[in-house]
Amino acid sequence: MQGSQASPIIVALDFPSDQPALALAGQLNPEKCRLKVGKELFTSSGPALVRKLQQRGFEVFLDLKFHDIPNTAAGAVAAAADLGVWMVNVHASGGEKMMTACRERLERFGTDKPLLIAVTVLTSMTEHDLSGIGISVSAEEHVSRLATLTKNCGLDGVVCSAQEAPKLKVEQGTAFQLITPGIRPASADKGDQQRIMTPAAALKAGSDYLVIGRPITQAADPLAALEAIYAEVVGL
Ligand SMILES: O=c1ccn([C@@H]2O[C@H](COP(=O)(O)O)[C@@H](O)[C@H]2O)c(=O)[nH]1
Repeated sequence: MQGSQASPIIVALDFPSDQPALALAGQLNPEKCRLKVGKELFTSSGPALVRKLQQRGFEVFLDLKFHDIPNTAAGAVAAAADLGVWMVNVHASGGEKMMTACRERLERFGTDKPLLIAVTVLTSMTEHDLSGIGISVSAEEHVSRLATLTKNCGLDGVVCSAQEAPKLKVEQGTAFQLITPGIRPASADKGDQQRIMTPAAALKAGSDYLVIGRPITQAADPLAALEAIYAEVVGL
């Protein structure tokens, strides 16, 4: 495979403005990673920043985790498709009607439609956090339930922890894409992430894509950090 098609790495550009994001993108190789634009950067810098990253050769995952009434969420994913992003997401807890509306709205984009995935249980959450919002099953069990709902709505995959990947690959099949944040090289700080795994272990567990932010973006040498992770995972 050529280009970023060969790399499972998605670098999370969590920055407050476009200057540091573009400066970092300028150091990274689009053949070795895709980029993720999330709520902080999109709120400050918007579609113009996404277009600049695309012009530099990067495929963009627009991580805005839409969660709204079906018509509003469907309009939002269609706007993301107009922007030409590679992947866009919603919250699975938005439910069947919302996810189905989003999938159906993207049909008009034909082969140009982005991958549509759904967030299950945030990787920063523990079972204690779930219990605080009234969910009394394990994180793994709740992720499984939401993944089943997501697949039944015809979406392409889910955001989950790599810890849940082995179970999901058995339950949902190998074509159902698993996008896993909470990736931490052995030496990296955990920060606010809870359900974590190293890059190599995550791929072996069944992750299709590894979302990695601070271990690369906050490294003294981000390019070296990306190269080290790339060397760890490519060829596994
Ligand atoms: O469950 C989720 C869903 C999304 N994220 C996002 O991924 C990155 C992770 O960044 P790190 O710096 O590597 O922790 C970040 O943009 C989150 O918004 C997630 O972590 N967990």
